[in-house]
Amino acid sequence: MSLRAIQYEKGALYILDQLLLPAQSKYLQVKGVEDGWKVINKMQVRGAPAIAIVGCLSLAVQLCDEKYDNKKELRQDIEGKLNFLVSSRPTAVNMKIATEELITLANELCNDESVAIDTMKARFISTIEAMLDKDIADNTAIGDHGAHEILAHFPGDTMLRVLTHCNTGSLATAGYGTALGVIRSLFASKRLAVYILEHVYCTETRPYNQGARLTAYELVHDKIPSTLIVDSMVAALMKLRNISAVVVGADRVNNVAANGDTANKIGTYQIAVLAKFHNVPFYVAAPFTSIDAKIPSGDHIIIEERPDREMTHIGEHRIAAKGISCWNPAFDVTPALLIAGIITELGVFKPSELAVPLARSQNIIG
Ligand SMILES: CSC[C@@H](O)[C@@H](O)C(=O)COP(=O)(O)O
Repeated sequence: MSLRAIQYEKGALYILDQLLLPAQSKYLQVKGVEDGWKVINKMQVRGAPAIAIVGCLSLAVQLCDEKYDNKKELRQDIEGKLNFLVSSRPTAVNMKIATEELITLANELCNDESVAIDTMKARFISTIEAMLDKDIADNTAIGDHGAHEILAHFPGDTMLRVLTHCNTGSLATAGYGTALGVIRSLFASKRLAVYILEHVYCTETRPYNQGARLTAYELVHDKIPSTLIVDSMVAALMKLRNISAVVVGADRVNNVAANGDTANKIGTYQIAVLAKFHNVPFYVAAPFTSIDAKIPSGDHIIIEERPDREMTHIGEHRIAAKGISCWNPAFDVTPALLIAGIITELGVFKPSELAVPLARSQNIIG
């Protein structure tokens, strides 16, 4: 059975509380945008695609119960609530892009005189609901493109050892995952009837431990041969364990002026530097909903800073000396020149080649 971080049916949204994993699997009800904002901000749900989907679904469930006098009032409420949700976490771009698309839709439906208020509401909600299936389809395509790319890079009977960072799997998306989707597709791949993914290494991903708690949980769940390392072991791993490739996710891939700098979980940048030094191809797997065509370079990406407590404590237990100050940026930016390829639902592209497929993806969506 596949893991499901998001459970939704019309009017009812539940999320798996990721603060409790892997010790407990407990679902929380999200009754509207206030709850949506809180579960995203507290990281009970996290991962760029899951943030956008849960944020938008929290609006969908709230709209089911709300009554409006006219379409203009509905449109204004939608816009206000979406902008509020964008403020929950600043780095991942998916919620912001979804907001822009949904506000455009709300405007179109509002201005179309042939559309009645109930129809406007129903069409708006069904557009949000469609995000779930689209995300799973995108992730499956990302998985297959990524596996194909990596297999082409290692022809013959080479067995593959792949490193990943943070959690990009079913728990970070509607299902299957991005970088972890590539790993799932590689795990299913055979050459001459022999499975070729020998081993996956996942980093612990301090300070929030998405790797140790969530990725390890998904790898064990899927019975993928895998080993946990702490973040500071990556250089040693690359020197001693013959790593074939690194695959990570993205919170925001910048794509103005053919840039391709990528924000992802803190620690990604140092892994990319180490991969360059050890000649290991470093891939970013991300849907086009993570690509930001509006900022000029990675330097303009707002990096979220999280509370000190995530560093000083594990659960209720303090591990850092009292009185020490902390710096806790949740993400860093990997320069495009360190990235071998960006694995998307439309194929694998060099960071400098994203503009054309980005326009194509927008036509598909729009
Ligand atoms: C498919 S998830 C992609 C990224 O969002 C992921 O790599 C990541 O950095 C998640 O960070 P998080 O702080 O756990 O939300």
